[in-house]
Amino acid sequence: MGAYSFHVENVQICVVMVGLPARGKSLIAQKIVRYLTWLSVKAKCFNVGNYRRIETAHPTADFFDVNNSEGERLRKMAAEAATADMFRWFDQEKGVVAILDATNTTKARRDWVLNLCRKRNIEPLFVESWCDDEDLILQNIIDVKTTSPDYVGQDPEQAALDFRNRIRNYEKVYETISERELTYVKLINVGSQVIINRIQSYLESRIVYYLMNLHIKPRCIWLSRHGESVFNVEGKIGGDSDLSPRGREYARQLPGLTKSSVGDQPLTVWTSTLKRTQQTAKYLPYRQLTWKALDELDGGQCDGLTYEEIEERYPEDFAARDADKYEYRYPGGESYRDVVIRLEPIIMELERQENIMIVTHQAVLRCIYAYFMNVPQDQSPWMEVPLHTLIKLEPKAYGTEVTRIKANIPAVSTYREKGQSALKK
Ligand SMILES: O=P(O)(O)OC[C@H]1O[C@@](CO)(OP(=O)(O)O)[C@@H](O)[C@@H]1O
Repeated sequence: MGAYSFHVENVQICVVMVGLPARGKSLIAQKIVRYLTWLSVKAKCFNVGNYRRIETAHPTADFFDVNNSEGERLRKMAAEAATADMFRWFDQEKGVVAILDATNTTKARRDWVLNLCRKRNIEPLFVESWCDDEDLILQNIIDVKTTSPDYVGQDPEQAALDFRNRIRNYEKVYETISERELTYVKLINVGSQVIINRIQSYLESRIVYYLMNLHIKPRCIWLSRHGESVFNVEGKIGGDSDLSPRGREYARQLPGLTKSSVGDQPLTVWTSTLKRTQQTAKYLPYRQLTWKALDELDGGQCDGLTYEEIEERYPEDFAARDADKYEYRYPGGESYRDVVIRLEPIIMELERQENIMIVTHQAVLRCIYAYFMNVPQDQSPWMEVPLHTLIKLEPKAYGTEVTRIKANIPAVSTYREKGQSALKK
């Protein structure tokens, strides 16, 4: 099977995070891992803090004072343990992109990482998050002190105070990246200014492009399948049929349902080029855009057939799809992997935008949802996404929150379980 891979070169990259505490480094690191994993690029984050916590679970700010030699020693040990694991992962598990999530705020520390990478032929890409926006920092401090394992069970006020002192200790030695020979991206107040230097490989440039599109303004994404279609009622896949009467009722109710969740905020609606999504979005009083990339997974020679007919006519294909639904490509059509690759520009644009509603199809919705919710490839094609249900995704600092809003309009189920024959016995 000619599976297209996003990773075309034989490079291994170490993304080295740089920046003071509470600058969103871990969030950025996790987003890079999620994005690359979604594109089937093997990526993993190595958080030095987790290694440091093995020895020192609840340090106070003094631990991070440069004059505290015991603190320095333990912090260096943690960095050594994290990088050792990281290089083992590159070697033994053929990892492609590792993220070294630590402050790396001094030139000396960066030189150390740089040399380790060079010895092993790993490309270091430094990503600095530089931020002087007090509101952003404050928000981050609140998030960190409420979620960090360093402060579990502690008084929040006390934790915030200690955390501020920790930041002060780092500020004393912080040197922003100015090394001209380094490959780096400097993100200034996430999304407002980006400085890039000496980007080399294709994969690096993709990571940089992704980082350039990120913003952290609060916003939501709403996902909906089109209303029930005539083909859905007949159990046929693909095609370009109209909505059924119940599907049309969903279209009529969708503006009210949307308003109840979106309120008066601005919204843009994206649909596919197929009639059933456009008929569904018809009454939504917002700006609308049509994307070919949002069209349903192409069923190729099976387009217009029912699952039962497919199983009868092409039993081997039916079984092959069941065995590996993500990779299986319909003859003359697409696989889930193909859909993910064509959705990549949609994800990039979604990162750039604020409130967006996407009215699309079962397979496409599964792929988009998998990106936000980090769903593994062996599960994403099997997720249940019922008709006549609006899904709200709310990206937060530590994951995405999901709310499902059901319209009270019955619809057929287009769900078929793994291993379940479509043939009537
Ligand atoms: O990958 P599976 O589970 O077959 O789901 C995709 C199928 O969902 C369907 C409905 O059965 O989507 P849609 O309702 O958007 O038309 C088919 O067109 C499409 O082939």
